[in-house]
Amino acid sequence: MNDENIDSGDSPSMAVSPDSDRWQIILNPTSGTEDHVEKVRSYANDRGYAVTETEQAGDAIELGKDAAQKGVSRLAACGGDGTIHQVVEGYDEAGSLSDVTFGVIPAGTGNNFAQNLGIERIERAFELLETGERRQIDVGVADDELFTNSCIAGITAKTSSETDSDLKERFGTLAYVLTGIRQAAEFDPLHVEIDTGTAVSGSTWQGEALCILIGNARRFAGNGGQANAEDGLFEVLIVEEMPTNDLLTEAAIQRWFGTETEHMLRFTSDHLEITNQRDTDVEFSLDGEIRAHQELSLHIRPRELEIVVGPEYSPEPE
Ligand SMILES: Nc1ncnc2c1ncn2[C@@H]1O[C@H](COP(=O)(O)OP(=O)(O)OP(=O)(O)O)[C@@H](O)[C@H]1O
Repeated sequence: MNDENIDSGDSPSMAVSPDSDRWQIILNPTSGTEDHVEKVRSYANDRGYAVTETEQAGDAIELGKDAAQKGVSRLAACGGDGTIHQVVEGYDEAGSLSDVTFGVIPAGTGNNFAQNLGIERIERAFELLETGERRQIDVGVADDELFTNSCIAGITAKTSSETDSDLKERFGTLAYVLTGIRQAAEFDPLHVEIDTGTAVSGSTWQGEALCILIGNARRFAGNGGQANAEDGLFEVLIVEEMPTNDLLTEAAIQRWFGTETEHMLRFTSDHLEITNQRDTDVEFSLDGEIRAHQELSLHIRPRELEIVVGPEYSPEPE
């Protein structure tokens, strides 16, 4: 890990500021188009913030832990959804989320979480670190792993992990649609049971699903459908198996226009148990990080994460 202000000792670690109000930034130099590093270092330098770069995949978890152990109280993640995911996860593993204010500097490919917080650009993110409103948002937990934005299984998880980053950069969301359409025809549906426990009465869903989207702060569709990140609930969308032609039409309608359709089941819950009824693992995308589980238990830690938001952020999006 490349630290501009490394402590003496064998293992590289995050610099500790003598001023606990100073922001510490964990920077992924490989996220997005990889052209943000100089800009971020320069903005940080102007403001006296410390920057630590990751050197390999997974480093942001270690740096998040390191920050917690050092008692860092203002910690920003610079990268995409995966970097934010790892920093929050690492901090929580080694410390308490209640001790820290988090910031997000968007430098990823999709930047879904940053967008949901109303933070669109690097420059703006730096302004907001000083002046932005702080909100307490929910954090999702999938088995033992935290997620801030979403947990997805099925076609969309495959799509987001397999969409070529060049394509993502050139065509944005259209790239996901193109990749999704390519995959839809050959996708073997998930045979799952989804149980919401006691939180919602009588709620077990069993069947063949093309995708399961569990949103904490995720925008499910272009025009609305964003989950409320402060209500202590997941917003769940199950897209049932259907003929490919219907799928393409319905997925497009749902995802891009936000309209309900026949094969889409939508509800909220603070707890979910997902079981694959086949003897295999299912791939889940936790904020874009891919994990395999045959069973997954999800719950919410309500309003545990203090985070800086932009003026466009709405706790109750339309
Ligand atoms: N120095 C590094 N070298 C290689 N991989 C890294 C490094 N630092 C972080 N990573 C990995 O990069 C992956 C992707 O990061 P991230 O999600 O932040 O960016 P992105 O995929 O471009 O953006 P988004 O998820 O918003 O589309 C993470 O899984 C992380 O482990």
